[in-house]
Amino acid sequence: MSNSWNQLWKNAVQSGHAIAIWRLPNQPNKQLIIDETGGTPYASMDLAASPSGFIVAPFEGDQTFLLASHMHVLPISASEYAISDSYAPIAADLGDQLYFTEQVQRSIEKIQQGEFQKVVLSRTAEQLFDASFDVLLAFDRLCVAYPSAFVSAVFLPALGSTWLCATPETLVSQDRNGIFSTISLAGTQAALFADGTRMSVQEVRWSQKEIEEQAYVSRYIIDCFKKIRLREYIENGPKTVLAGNLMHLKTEYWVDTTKYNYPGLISTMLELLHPTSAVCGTPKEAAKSWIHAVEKHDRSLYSGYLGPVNVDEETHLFVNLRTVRLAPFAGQIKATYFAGCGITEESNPEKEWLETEMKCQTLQRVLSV
Ligand SMILES: C=C(O[C@H]1C=CC=C(C(=O)O)[C@@H]1O)C(=O)O
Repeated sequence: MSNSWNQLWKNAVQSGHAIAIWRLPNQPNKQLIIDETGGTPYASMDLAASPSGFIVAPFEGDQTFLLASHMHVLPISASEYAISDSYAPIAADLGDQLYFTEQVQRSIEKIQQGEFQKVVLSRTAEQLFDASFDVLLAFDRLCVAYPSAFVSAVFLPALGSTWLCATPETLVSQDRNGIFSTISLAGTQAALFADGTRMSVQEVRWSQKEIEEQAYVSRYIIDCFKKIRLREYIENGPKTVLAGNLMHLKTEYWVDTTKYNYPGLISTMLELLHPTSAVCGTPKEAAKSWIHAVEKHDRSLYSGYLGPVNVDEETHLFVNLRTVRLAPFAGQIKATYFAGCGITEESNPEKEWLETEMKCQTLQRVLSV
């Protein structure tokens, strides 16, 4: 990574400017944007009319930021880093584990009582790094370790923190030919056998629980299409996909907005979809109330969305998963990893805990070496 880029990052953080760098899935180039105003609170969901920039939105609330003015988009070619697998996973906090597994059990009971069908509960794990922690080096390593993920680093002065993510989940996207796409992603398994060898997607077997968990998300997307009477979508899946150290079930949806004359589809779908059943639950409002009742942490940007808007005539917004918040803490940097899991009637609390452990490790294994 070039020194000038490092300098731009340091200057932006010190001067209270907002800054984001990102790398789209399977792309060689990385891009950078600086907003010297610190980012504009963004209310309008008319993405087509939005200036070219980068949007960052939380799980809920109105603190959505658009990084737009004073923009520089710099394509920067990829670097090479060897990613080693030798890292020390964060030791599980037994109190956290007990609390989380109890809440999963209570969620299963609520589902059995018919209060909702699926809920996504999340947790955090913390780690301290030296004050010299290099965000851009971590970003670069994530790009190398997870070529098919959307990788980004964002500093927002209003939050006083930097967020790094390597997410596998597109929320909404529209390319320069007017092709809209979204995905349904849920169901999780380790991508490694117990002896550490990598599994192929063909070797993965899914249980009824995971198939159902993912089907809730697909049904939710199709219900959103139905609400706006859109029938002209193409559906492909579910298929097994590799996402870093994990496998998921994924179904893709496309709409040709030019051919079928849906110019505002991306904004409408963004408003209908977020937060999807992959990060909240079904039905949405009942699941959200349960999340509020049970989760002790503020999700903040975790399970919100972020990505470039109208950059090179394209918009790509991703769900902020496999994410970590980095903030100064007593002369060091505190890393807070966020991870959640979809709970259905068939869930097993211990397995759900282990799933959140594996999700936290997606970033931790790259940041800790
Ligand atoms: C909520 C998360 O993942 C979602 C996306 C894929 C698989 C998921 C699952 O199997 O539970 C979740 O729905 C997370 O990574 O924190």
